[in-house]
Amino acid sequence: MFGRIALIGIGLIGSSLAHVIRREGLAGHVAVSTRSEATLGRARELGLGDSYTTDPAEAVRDADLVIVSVPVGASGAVAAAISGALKPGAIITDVGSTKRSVIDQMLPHMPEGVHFIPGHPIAGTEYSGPDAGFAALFTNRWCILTPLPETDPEALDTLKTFWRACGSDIDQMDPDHHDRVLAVVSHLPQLISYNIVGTASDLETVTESEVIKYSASGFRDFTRLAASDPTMWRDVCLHNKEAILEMLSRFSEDLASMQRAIRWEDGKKLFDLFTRTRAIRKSIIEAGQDVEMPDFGRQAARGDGSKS
Ligand SMILES: NC(=O)c1ccc[n+]([C@@H]2O[C@H](COP(=O)([O-])OP(=O)(O)OC[C@H]3O[C@@H](n4cnc5c(N)ncnc54)[C@H](O)[C@@H]3O)[C@@H](O)[C@H]2O)c1
Ligand SMILES: O=C(O)C(=O)C[C@]1(C(=O)O)C=C[C@@H](O)C=C1
Repeated sequence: MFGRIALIGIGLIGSSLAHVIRREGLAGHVAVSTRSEATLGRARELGLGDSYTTDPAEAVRDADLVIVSVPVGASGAVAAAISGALKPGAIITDVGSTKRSVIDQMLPHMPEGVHFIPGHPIAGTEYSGPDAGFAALFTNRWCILTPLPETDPEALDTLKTFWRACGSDIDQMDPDHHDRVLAVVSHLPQLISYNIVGTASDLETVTESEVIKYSASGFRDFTRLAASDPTMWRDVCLHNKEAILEMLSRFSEDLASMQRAIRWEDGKKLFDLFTRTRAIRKSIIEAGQDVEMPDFGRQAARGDGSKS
């Protein structure tokens, strides 16, 4: 599909892209660039690309597709560094979890004649770094593109074809709408997880060793998200501030209402809510966004459980 692809940032997302690009034969040459020598060295050991450099401008020279996969707060600095070396006609995209802030940071550095099309694969894990990537990460996951009004339709089609070749389904969205949707489906759950794990570790009446010993309960599902990369999530919070604050405020209101229902023993209210949320889980499974297996399939994976 492309003569040369430049991957700027080679953590979970960058390295997963490297694997799928190789598997699908999507580029003649993959140039890998990242900030630290240590990460770059590890990417080289893993054979993720064809050339390696800590200078992002060197990586993007002659590239037909540039994919920026760095924490969202670093997007502006990366755009400034590559700006002068971009090839006319190149497609520049990103994978950042927030979109308005990335556009505000990167767009001013984009020279005439290149195609800047922001994007976000809704696919990830709690692991980070170049060892974390795998080719199947994007399979059957959504990738949201947030093209700008002036985006060239042909370049947009090319980027869509690329993501489809990576296994993704494509949706298009306005960047501000993207940030509100992701604030509720991704950023809020993450913050609830950080908060609940923090609360449990601060308790005085229950010891930390008891929390860990009996964690194979509801708590465990929050700890997976709470183990995610602190830099990435700090940046998401700071760069989607308004939408996150709005969702947190809605969440706090609803939590207070639940607190009140428990205090006044309003069983009907609790039962109705729990029935509604159970139906949402069912819809998620029907939409193919998760598997219909007890405990997310963990017991089956250990070989001691079945679907029924
Ligand atoms: N992890 C997820 O679940 C997930 C999913 C979708 C999108 N994203 C987004 O993808 C991006 C990358 O996330 P990740 O999970 O791959 O993170 P990661 O921590 O695994 O990797 C980040 C990479 O960026 C590099 N980097 C950091 N600052 C840099 C800079 N200033 N210049 C050049 N390189 C720099 C790091 O060395 C590393 O190679 C983030 O914007 C994140 O919001 C993450
Ligand atoms: O499953 C996870 O570990 C994730 O949180 C991945 C997840 C998500 O919320 O779905 C996290 C942030 C991204 O921007 C995209 C994907």
